[in-house]
Amino acid sequence: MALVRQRTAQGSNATEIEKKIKRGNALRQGSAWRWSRGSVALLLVALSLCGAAMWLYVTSLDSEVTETLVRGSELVSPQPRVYSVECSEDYESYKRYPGCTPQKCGRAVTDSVVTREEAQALRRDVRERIQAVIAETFDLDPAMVYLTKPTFFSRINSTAAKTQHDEYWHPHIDKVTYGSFDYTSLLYLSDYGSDFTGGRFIFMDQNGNRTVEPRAGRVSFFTSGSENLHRVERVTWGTRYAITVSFTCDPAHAISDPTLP
Ligand SMILES: O=C(O)CCC(=O)C(=O)O
Ligand SMILES: [Fe+2]
Repeated sequence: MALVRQRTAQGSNATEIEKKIKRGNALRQGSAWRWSRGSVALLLVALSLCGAAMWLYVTSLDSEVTETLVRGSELVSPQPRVYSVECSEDYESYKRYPGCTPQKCGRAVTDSVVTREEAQALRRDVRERIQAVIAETFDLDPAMVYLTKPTFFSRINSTAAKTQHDEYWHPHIDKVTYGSFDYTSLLYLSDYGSDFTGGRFIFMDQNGNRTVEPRAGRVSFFTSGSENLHRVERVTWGTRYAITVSFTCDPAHAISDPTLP
């Protein structure tokens, strides 16, 4: 009897042990599964962080912007936002025209001169309105400011440049590049960020790069001397439309209204 009991006891001990082993295995399997799920989640988080860091790096590569003067998402209205800069000496090598030659230099942006709808429809009187806001901002006699050439429509995408003129991304001074310019204005017809990426306008100041983000209907204007050295970031995606409307103080360089499409 005693022997039988012992055997039974030994038998039940064995089942207990088996159960424990099974439970242990199940626990180990469970924790291995949890561990692998955890590491997959961690890997995904790390990958998305890497992706975000790379995106930030790539978007910052081209411009090294140190300050955004006007964000694409902002609305500058009703008054232009004006940033004054000291006038360069560039104008001294040209004939001075009182009431026009820049004495007050700077750059300014407004979203209230042209509405988004008008920008898309391109009304003919846009030029007069831009001329009026330039004259008002820089204390000029509007009758002394003349439209000059080149005043042009630009369409930029990420395809390779065919001629040197297509290389819009080089830093330049409009007065040096175009000669007759005293005031440059840009009317943007598409939105940075949603219609295209890259393509921000950059003022390259000695102490940093300041950008104006294009937005349909936005007019950005500035005195054309070396106080406003600038460039356009390369467009990385989409199509960027803008019109450069330029003004001169020299009646000899005046042109009549271009026919806008
Ligand atoms: O399209 C722009 O934002 C600037 C173009 C420009 O710099 C120019 O036309 O001289
Ligand atoms: Fe320019």
